[in-house]
Parts: sequence; structure tokens; C-alpha cells
Amino acid sequence: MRQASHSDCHRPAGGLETGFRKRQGAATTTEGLLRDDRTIYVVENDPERSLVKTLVVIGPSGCGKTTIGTRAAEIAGVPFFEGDAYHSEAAVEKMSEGGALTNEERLPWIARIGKAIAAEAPDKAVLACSALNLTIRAALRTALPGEIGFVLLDVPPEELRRRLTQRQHHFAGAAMLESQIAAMDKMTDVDRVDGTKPPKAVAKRVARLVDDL
Ligand SMILES: Nc1ncnc2c1ncn2[C@@H]1O[C@H](COP(=O)(O)OP(=O)(O)O)[C@@H](O)[C@H]1O
Ligand SMILES: O=C(O)[C@H](O)[C@@H](O)[C@H](O)[C@H](O)COP(=O)(O)O
Repeated sequence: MRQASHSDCHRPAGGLETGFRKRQGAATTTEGLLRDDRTIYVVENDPERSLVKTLVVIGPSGCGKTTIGTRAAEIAGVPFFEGDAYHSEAAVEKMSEGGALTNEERLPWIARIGKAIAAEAPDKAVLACSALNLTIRAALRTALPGEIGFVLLDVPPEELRRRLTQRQHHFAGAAMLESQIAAMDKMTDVDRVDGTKPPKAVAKRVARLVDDL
């Protein structure tokens, strides 16, 4: 297995097109059609690109997506993508003030992530991305049409709160936590790993899921 180096953490170069738009009417065969309440969204799906296999490390702020995703990617020898690096400035500003994103605000972000992974990952990737509800996981499945797995790092709210109160230099603080927990669905379509265990142990379990993709 190749060892992942620091440069394997992928961040956007800038200028990526979103590949996302709101529309009415039917989707073509190269598009994924997503419905969220009364709105229809389209995340474009480019049939020409390689089918990267992606393990998405998911869960609310503070559950350990970045910490565990980075280590798991290193163990598995695949590049790591930091989902938070693909937010728009407006989204970061909103979250810095404790505001919660809507699905409509999240979808262009997901499209940017999908394009980056499709363009930059050779065959497999680990992605850190909250993916709190089915609409967003469906968008990821559409934006990344290769095999995709989701693993939730299970951490109780009081531990999340403790971690976020201590974490520094990040736009998402404890103020966002309640809205994140409220936005989470039952997550019946994902794997779960106990995220309260030491990072090394959690990362090993997640790396095994990357190998199994
Ligand atoms: N398994 C763990 N045990 C204890 N602390 C952890 C664990 N995983 C992450 N942390 C700590 O919790 C905080 C949030 O982790 P981070 O990876 O930034 O979470 P997320 O990316 O999900 O927001 C960080 O300070 C990190 O060091
Ligand atoms: O790592 C974190 O602290 C969080 O995940 C945080 O960065 C934020 O929650 C999402 O990137 C925004 O998206 P959601 O509103 O979908 O969680």
C-alpha cells in the first residue's frame, strides 16, 4: 500500500464550476434528480469520468471526520479530501455566525466536492463531509457514481459539545451543534463506528472499510 503524504490532502484550486442547478422538468440520463420537499435539484453526473471509489466519513461537527478521515486515508494509502475546504465564502461566514446551511446551500458544495474527487483521485478516496441527511447522501451518490460507502462516527452530543468548545481555528463552533443534530436523519443507509474510542483505533476500523470498497 502506498503511504499517503501531506500533499494527499486535497483542497480546491479555485474556479471550479458547481455542476449544480435548480430546475423544473425531467432530468436527462446524465443527471441525478433530487427532490427536497417542493424543490427539485439537479446534480450533474459526467459519464466520461473515472469511477472513483469513495468512503465518506460523516457525522455532525466534532465527531472526528477530519481527524479520523486523515488517518484512515494514510493507513489505506489513498488521498484524503477535506469537504470543508470546498464551502463558499458565504457558507463559511454563515456557519461562523452559528447559522445552519439549508440543503439548497449544501448542494453546490457537494457538486464541487464530487468534481474535485472525480478529477483528482486516482481510484479511491476518503472524504470528510457531514452528509447529515438522505438528500445530501443522494447528491454525493450522484456526484460520485463509483462505489461509495458512508461511515458515521457515533459520538454522543455531550462529547461533541465538549470537543467543539475546546477546538480552535475552525469556522464551526459549538453554536452550530444543535442545528446539526436536528438536521441528522436516522442514517439507516450507513455504517457506524464508535467515534469515542481513541483516534488510532477508530481510524483502523475506518481504513478497513476503505479496503473493502
Ligand atoms: N476519537 C477521538 N477521541 C478524542 N478526541 C477526538 C477524537 N476524534 C477527534 N477528536 C477531537 O475532536 C475535535 C473535533 O475533531 P474534528 O476531526 O475536527 O471533527 P469534525 O471534522 O467532525 O468536525 C478535535 O479537537 C479532535 O482532536
Ligand atoms: O467539520 C465540522 O465541523 C462540520 O462538519 C462543519 O464543517 C459543517 O457542519 C459542515 O461542513 C457544513 O455542512 P452541514 O451543515 O451539512 O453539516
